[in-house]
Amino acid sequence: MSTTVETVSAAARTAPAAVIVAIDGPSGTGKSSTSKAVAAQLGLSYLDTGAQYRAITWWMLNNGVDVSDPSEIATAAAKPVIVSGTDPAGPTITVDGEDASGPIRTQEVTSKVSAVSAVPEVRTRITALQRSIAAAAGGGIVVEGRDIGTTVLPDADIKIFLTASPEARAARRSGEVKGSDLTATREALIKRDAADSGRTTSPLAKAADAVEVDTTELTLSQVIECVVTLVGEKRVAT
Ligand SMILES: Nc1ncnc2c1ncn2[C@@H]1O[C@H](COP(=O)(O)OP(=O)(O)OP(=O)(O)O)[C@@H](O)[C@H]1O
Ligand SMILES: Nc1ccn([C@H]2C[C@H](O)[C@@H](COP(=O)(O)O)O2)c(=O)n1
Repeated sequence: MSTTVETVSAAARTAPAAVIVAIDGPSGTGKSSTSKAVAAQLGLSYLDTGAQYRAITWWMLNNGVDVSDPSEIATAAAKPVIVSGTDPAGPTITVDGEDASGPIRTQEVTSKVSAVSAVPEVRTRITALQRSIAAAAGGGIVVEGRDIGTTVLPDADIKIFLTASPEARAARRSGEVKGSDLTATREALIKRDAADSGRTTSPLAKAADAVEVDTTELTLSQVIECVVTLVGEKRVAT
């Protein structure tokens, strides 16, 4: 009996405490790449909340919902079953049991996701899902999105807000697609950020207690190192 207690106490002394990391910022600032790498390095789970908003948008487009009508979106918001896998080495997302990881990245979904994610009934549903996933991640989790530090997990242990110039973000995104138009990519990013920042419910915003990291002049490795260091400092301090 005493051996068990001592073993548990020793484990509690050596295992790092579960940590909740919130990473927010506009599109193309490096949230997904950074969050996945930080989670993998620190042995944490990883949640891409943008993928969930994309998934519900994809389902609506496939199920005849008029996504220009907020009341139709609100009525349908509770219907799809969205399941997120949180392994940073291979995050997954399914909708009604179907793998949605590819289709949610199409241009059609990207152009409609801001309108769908602005509807309060959608946000209430997806926020509850995100909180339940974070609560179930026993060893800690990195959650990335637009409103994680402000709304979804306001008590997160550490909050990071990534930024980068529109030019840097457009260049990064254009680099992913051969032959893409840099100016059009930049305009599309700016338009989506304006919609995400301007909505009434839970807009894209930096939490008052978030650390802002401007990634414009940093390599991805430098950003990852910076965030790993910030999380480490926080763990030592608490
Ligand atoms: N610091 C960096 N320097 C250069 N390229 C980067 C940097 N950070 C990310 N990238 C690249 O930029 C692209 C966008 O990154 P990522 O998808 O992580 O951004 P994001 O903020 O999650 O975007 P979104 O919100 O639109 O999903 C990727 O191709 C990624 O490899
Ligand atoms: N916490 C979040 C995450 C994402 N969204 C919306 C707004 C984005 O334009 C869209 C897609 O996100 P991405 O895949 O580009 O990260 O989803 C949001 O409203 N709140």
